[in-house]
Amino acid sequence: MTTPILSVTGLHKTFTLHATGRVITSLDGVALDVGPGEHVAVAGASGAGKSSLLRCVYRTYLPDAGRVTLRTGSGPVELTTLPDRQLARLRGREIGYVAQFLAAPPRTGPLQHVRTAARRRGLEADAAEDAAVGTLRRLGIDEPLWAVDCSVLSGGERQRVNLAAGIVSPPRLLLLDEPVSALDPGNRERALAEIDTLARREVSVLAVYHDMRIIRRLATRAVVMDRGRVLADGSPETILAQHHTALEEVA
Ligand SMILES: Nc1ncnc2c1ncn2[C@@H]1O[C@H](COP(=O)(O)OP(=O)(O)OP(=O)(O)O)[C@@H](O)[C@H]1O
Repeated sequence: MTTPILSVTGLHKTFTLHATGRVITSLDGVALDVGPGEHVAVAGASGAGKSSLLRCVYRTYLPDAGRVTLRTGSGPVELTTLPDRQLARLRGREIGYVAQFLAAPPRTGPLQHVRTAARRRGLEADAAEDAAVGTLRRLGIDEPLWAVDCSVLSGGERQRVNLAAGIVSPPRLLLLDEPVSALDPGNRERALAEIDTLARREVSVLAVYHDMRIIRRLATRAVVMDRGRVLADGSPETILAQHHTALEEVA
């Protein structure tokens, strides 16, 4: 078997609610691999731990236990214990994360936001500008919006700007959390077509989707999560056939 780009083993994450002291387990021993060029879709009911998994991989959340190993261009790196400065460097060419919501700095327009992402991935200024313009155009963000403050954009526009920043000059591993959930059919189709090109660019993807049609169309493997655990992991056809009812109910 080819060496995975990402290996997750024994991942645990709990939260203690300060008001009540109640402990919530969001990840309960998750193990998962993503191979080179694979597009692994994560499905499951609300609260199953899908976003927590992505956040622990990107280390927005620090897991309580477990290992997250990323195979970078210069060898394997253990992300859970990596010093912050080295982690910040990896969050350019090696690993990217498209969260559910756009978090652009104040007074930043779409072009600036996407251009900055391209610069972080190592593109020179002119190339970053070209890449940002091309990506925004392909995702249907028209020129009059490029300098508008991101905070005034519609929900769907914000989601496309967020996706544009994630896929512009994409990293080796891209984490996508429900990247098209707020889009109308036309823009959704554009966005899915862009996500589909990632495989041809040898980008590995770990993505959360609620829509089974998207999993059928894009994923090379599917994982079902339930109450912080991986319930099933296999080919999308097999997984969707076996878990069809449960997954369609939560879609
Ligand atoms: N920062 C946090 N503080 C407290 N609890 C949290 C936090 N983040 C996640 N949780 C809890 O962990 C559990 C898993 O949440 P998570 O967001 O990972 O689920 P999900 O499968 O992505 O759900 P959805 O499909 O609704 O986005 C939930 O019970 C959630 O309330």
